[in-house]
Order: sequence, then structure tokens, then C-alpha cells
Amino acid sequence: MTQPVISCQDVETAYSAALNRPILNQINCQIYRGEFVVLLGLNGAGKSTLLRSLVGLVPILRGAIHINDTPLTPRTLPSLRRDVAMLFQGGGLIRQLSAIENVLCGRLGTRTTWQTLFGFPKNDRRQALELLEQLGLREQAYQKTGQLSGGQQQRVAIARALIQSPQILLADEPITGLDIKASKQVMDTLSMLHSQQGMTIVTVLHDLSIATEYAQRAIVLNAGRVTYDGCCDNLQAQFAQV
Ligand SMILES: Nc1ncnc2c1ncn2[C@@H]1O[C@H](COP(=O)(O)OP(=O)(O)OP(=O)(O)O)[C@@H](O)[C@H]1O
Repeated sequence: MTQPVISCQDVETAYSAALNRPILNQINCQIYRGEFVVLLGLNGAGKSTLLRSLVGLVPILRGAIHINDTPLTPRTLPSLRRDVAMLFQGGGLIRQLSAIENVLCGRLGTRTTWQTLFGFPKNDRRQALELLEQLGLREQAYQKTGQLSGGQQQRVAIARALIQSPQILLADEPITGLDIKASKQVMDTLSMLHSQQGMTIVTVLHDLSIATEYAQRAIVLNAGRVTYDGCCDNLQAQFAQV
């Protein structure tokens, strides 16, 4: 068996008095290279917290997270973050900036202030344009993202995540609030990254039929624990008793 690219062993976050338990309560799961995994669960199950913990945004109290066999610690975090990109709920774009400027923001962590003082290097701008073109947004590159549709905005957010050339893409509810057509475009984009570039995708979804259509494996959380980890057939049954 190949080594997992993401491994969570007994991951536990701080105790939450409101929940009367830790938000993540002994999570164990592995994600392998090139997998397309969907994270499912009712509101408040801990899906976003789990994704955020994988990029060091939520401190863990017990257990361990390994990315590519390296333990996630404050010391290893900066280099591990280059391998793992995160697409946040709602996209988190700057509406007043153009699509290309938003994509270039994905480079800020790897360029010094001096390097960006007079604008981003030509190579970065070319790569940002190529990404927008790949995601069907060449014509919108210089439009303010506030003027784009929800689906287009989400694809700009994907391009911003991709400019750091990650191996793993974590997406938190990437199609929430989008119509059927835009949802399909965004899910097809994730699917293309998975099938054509071998990218490992972990995405939170709420729609079980879309999960079944796109993902190879489902991990279901309930009250901070993994309650199912397996194929996407008959996912309804996993929610029947909840
Ligand atoms: N920073 C925080 N401080 C205290 N409680 C938090 C914090 N972040 C999340 N929670 C709580 O932890 C639980 C899990 O939240 P989380 O956002 O991970 O759930 P989720 O499964 O992603 O839910 P949803 O489907 O609604 O997005 C919720 O009860 C939430 O209120």
C-alpha cells in the first residue's frame, strides 16, 4: 500500500464547553495520493474544522497530522503549506480586484515585499493568465471579481489556490450557493484537476448525489468523529439513523 499523503491519528482539538466535547474528537483517517474524497456530515459535525486543521489553522491538542509523512508542526507548517492549497467557504476573493490580481494574491506567501513592490514578476502574471484560461476565464481576467457570477468567482478562487502548484487541494463547500450549471462547472473543474493532473482532492459537500457522482470515497463525520469511511454507494443510509 502506498503512503498516505494525509494521515490523521487520533486528532483531537480543544474541549468546547458549548458542545460538551472537543470539536474534533479522535479523528482517524488517511487520504492517498490522487484520491478524490468527499467529507460529509450534518451542520456542526466538524468538517470545516477538520479541513482547517490540515493547514494548521486549528490547533490540535492530541494526536497527530502527517502530510506526506511529515508531522504537521509550527516548524514544518510553512513548507507543508506549499503542498496543500485550501479553497475557503465563499471563495474569499477581494471583490474590488480583477480576477488576475486575485489569482496573483495566491503568490503573496512565496514572494518578498520587494519582489511585488512594482507588481508581480512577468512569469507570475503569465502563469495566472494560463490558469484562468485553463478554467475558462481568459475573457474575465481583467474584470473585477465582484462583477463575476458565483461560479466564475469560485473558479477564480480555484485558480488562486492552484498558482502555488499544490499537490493537494482542500475545498470547503465549493458549490454552496451556486446554481446547477455553476455547480457542475466547479465540480467538473475539480474532477479535471484530479483526472488530468493527478491532484489529490478533499472536498466538503452537502449534496449526496453530487458526492456520489464525483468522489471515489466518502468520509462521514458526526459530532467530531468519523462514522463512515468507504465507497459512495448508498450514502443516504449513512444519514438514515442520524
Ligand atoms: N473557533 C471556534 N470556536 C468555538 N466553536 C467553534 C469554532 N469553530 C467551530 N466551532 C464549533 O464547532 C462545531 C463544528 O464546526 P464546523 O464549522 O467544523 O462544522 P461543519 O461540519 O463544517 O458545519 P457546516 O456544515 O455547518 O459548515 C460547530 O458546533 C461550531 O459551532
